[in-house]
Amino acid sequence: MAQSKYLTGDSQAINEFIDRFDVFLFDCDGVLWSGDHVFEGVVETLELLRARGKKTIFVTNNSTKSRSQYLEKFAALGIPSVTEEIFGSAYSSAIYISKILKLSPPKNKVFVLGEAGIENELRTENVSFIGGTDPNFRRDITPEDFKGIADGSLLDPEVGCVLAGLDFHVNYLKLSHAYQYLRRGAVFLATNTDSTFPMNHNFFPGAGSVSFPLVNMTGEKPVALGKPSQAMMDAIEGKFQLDRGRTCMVGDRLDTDIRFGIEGRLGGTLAVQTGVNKKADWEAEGAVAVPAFYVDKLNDLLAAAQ
Ligand SMILES: O=C(O)COP(=O)(O)O
Ligand SMILES: [Mg+2]
Repeated sequence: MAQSKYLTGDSQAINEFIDRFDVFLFDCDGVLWSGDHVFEGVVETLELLRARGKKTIFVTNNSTKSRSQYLEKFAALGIPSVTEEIFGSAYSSAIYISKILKLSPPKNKVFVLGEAGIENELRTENVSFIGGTDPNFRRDITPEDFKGIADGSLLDPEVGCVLAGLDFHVNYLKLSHAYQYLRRGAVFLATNTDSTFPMNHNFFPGAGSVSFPLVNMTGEKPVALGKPSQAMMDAIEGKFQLDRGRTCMVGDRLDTDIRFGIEGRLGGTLAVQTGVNKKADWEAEGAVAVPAFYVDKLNDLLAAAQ
């Protein structure tokens, strides 16, 4: 079984680790913060890497915020960044729909299960959509809804795609609309399929648990545009002209972040234990991915400066 090298407390190993890479792709939830609680020493760690000429790119599966909304969060949490460094699954999905999928009229509208982050990125890419944060969908289903969804009179004939992400207001009405669009042949996409979402040092339903009812009903899995999708890695490589061998993925989830780095043939992966997965998970028989390196928490890298 592949071994993972523990770096915490070993300043020489940490310096050698940092020197192997020019670019660090950072996952956000569970690595930089839990909700709005930034982990200790994250800002200083990013500053240390940048002072050594390393490029830092933030790659998040959380589609509830657009890049500009994330920039506001970074600023509010005291993490210096620029929009260009932020690559979220809402952005990745909007680019995929506008540049790769290229929905053709009259079925070029997207039904969104998700929050404003997806809507804002679709708008930026001039992709029309319905659903999302529309208050008309945040209510109980009525007998008129059952009738109108069943006979199609309440469905939008221009919808050709269902895009599912983390939706804090998912309900029976939205799932009923999304299911009917899929039955009518709409393309099934997901910003990401994370099963759980790390928040306030605990776990909540993730985007994958929002879209799973549709998987269960259709027997079809969505094309996921977040990690570990290599469509996202290819987009990042293209945008930043990465040398994959000199790039490291830093994450807290084996099945998204570490898989993303390994399958993307990056020079290395670093797992932190402040989010979803711990050492026992990648040492378990049949682990989905094994990080090349690991630390207890991101600011353990500050030992490099000692
Ligand atoms: O939104 C999620 O479930 C996880 O987001 P992350 O990729 O920043 O950890
Ligand atoms: Mg994470």
